[in-house]
Amino acid sequence: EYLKYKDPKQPLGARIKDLLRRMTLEEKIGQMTQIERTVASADVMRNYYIGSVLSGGGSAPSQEASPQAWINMVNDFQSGSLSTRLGIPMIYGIDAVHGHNNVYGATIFPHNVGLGATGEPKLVRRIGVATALEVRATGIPYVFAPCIAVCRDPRWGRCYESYSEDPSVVRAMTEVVNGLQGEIPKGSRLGVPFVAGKKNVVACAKHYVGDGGTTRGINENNTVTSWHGLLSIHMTGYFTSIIKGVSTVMVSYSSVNGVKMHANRDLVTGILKKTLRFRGFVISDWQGIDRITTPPHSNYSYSIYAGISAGIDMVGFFQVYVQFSEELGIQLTGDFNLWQIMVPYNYTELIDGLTYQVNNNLIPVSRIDDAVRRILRVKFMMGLFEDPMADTSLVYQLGSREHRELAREAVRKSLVLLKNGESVDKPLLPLPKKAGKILVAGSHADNLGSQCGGWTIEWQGLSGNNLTIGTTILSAIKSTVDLTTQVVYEENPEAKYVKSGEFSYAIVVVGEPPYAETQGDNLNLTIPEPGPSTISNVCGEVKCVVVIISGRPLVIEPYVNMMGAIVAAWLPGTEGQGVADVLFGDYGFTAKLPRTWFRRVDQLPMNVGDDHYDPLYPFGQREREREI
Ligand SMILES: OC[C@@H]1[C@@H](O)[C@H](O)[C@@H](O)c2nc(-c3ccccc3)cn21
Repeated sequence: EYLKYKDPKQPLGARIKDLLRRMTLEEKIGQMTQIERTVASADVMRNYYIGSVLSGGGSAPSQEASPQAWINMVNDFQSGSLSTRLGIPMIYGIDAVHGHNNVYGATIFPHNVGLGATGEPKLVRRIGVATALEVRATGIPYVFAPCIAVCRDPRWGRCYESYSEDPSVVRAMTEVVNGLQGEIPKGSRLGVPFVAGKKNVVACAKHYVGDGGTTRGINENNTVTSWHGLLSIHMTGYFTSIIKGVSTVMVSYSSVNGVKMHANRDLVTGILKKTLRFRGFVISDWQGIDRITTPPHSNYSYSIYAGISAGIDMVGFFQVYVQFSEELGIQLTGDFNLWQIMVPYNYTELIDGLTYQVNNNLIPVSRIDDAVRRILRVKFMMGLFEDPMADTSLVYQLGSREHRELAREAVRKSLVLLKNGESVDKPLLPLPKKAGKILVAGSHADNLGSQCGGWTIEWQGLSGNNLTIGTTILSAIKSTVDLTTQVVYEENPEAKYVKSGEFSYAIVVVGEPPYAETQGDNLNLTIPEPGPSTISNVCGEVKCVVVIISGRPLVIEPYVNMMGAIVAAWLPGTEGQGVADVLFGDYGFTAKLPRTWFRRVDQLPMNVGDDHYDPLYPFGQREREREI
């Protein structure tokens, strides 16, 4: 039997219309449901017509899983979807937010704050191209990236996921959408989703909207803003992303002026879909509709009603667990993170709940059809019906030498020189490669996990050197200096050791431990010990360059005078060689501060353009280095 929707020669609209009219309500609602891979299987895909599967942060088929293992997993789920009555392929999504960061051996690029410092949209686009290749190498066609948050307060645990405090920088960096998806053909209708082909991936502009403007940077909290503030600061990245054909938008856990974004019909349906004419699909954040209520999931019927009515098209769902207090025998409520595995709610709760509300006219079928039409538009447009199964043709791209060189270039271009010696005519940088004996110190000098930060192999990231393949800053230094130069590494040396060491100079690498989301919320922003002790023990005895590894500006004013030179390196990722390339002058410093470097946290929030602006180093700052 000829099935119009299966005919790639048919126009997109005709295929969507033909398929939609064939679908039962159950099949439509299945398409709107996204489940986590841990609860997915070919049978579940088949029996519930599931539209999408995702890997949450750190969720992989196995430890150090190979590309083949990823491909086998994705294809197993896909075979279930293709065996359904209508054979609608599922789409697998993952957070590739600084390279394919869930995957062992992938190239890990600098987090977005470092890319904002480069000021090079074309570089960021090239990173998008490379990331798409590595994601496709593992059989995955959809990434929950880019985050186009405009972080306005560095106390926010996700500030490093934001390119800049300045919306014009964030707007420029949406070039990454062109890298990930491919460049939308000139003259395309505005707002339509676009993916060029099988070496590209569906992108996701997130988190809509105002995620970076929450009060005191409290994650998932409330953004208080005027209409002008929302449009001029937080919305601008969406305008450019939609013009570039971004295929999906993820809604933010946070609220705007007290209204939960996951229940915000005015902004999701009114502005994004109607005014901006966005034609891709809107996806919830993971458990996003559950968090419409406090505590989360405490009125799931309302969550379904409010979320779907607001205009969410695909619901990221996963098992919800509730902690029972054994001795009290009562159901505890409270923040999601306190909930433990006890009583798993099944995702059929979403499917049954939504089915009930449609059958009882609480949610109109037209809303369901709008959601499914958008989901199908993306799946047809990207060629998923024609090429649903993953293959191994791109496996060689994962962590390739070419991509690591690109990441190394990005690291070089992300390093901001904040201080260089005590005066212009006595610069410390670039350092001489031939130097007798040098000291390398600090918690972050020999720690690949710390230099990658959160969202790396594990959701929260990892400390240490076994998490994946890469180059630590220490090993980069060793391979850059002259063969006759002795490199001594002491993580946290005593002052007297430094004093008696007869070192020509020292490089101190300190900063923040890895973190993600709420775990990164921080009201004091001090460098965790032993960072400050290492700085004073070393820099008090020998001229030193301090490299700060952090997702954001930190309190450094108390130590500025003792630090000979200061380099903000952000979260560089696996290619630590880029740091040594610049410290030793093989390349110059070109980056500028993408964020204001405050003096004290009591000044926050403080952003470029504010009336009261008294930073330690202003937005756009870069120190000059001596001409070599
Ligand atoms: O990984 C999927 C999405 C990701 O794309 C979003 O940027 C991010 O807000 C997010 N948080 C969780 C998540 C948070 C807490 C517990 C479990 C999961 C899941 N996700």
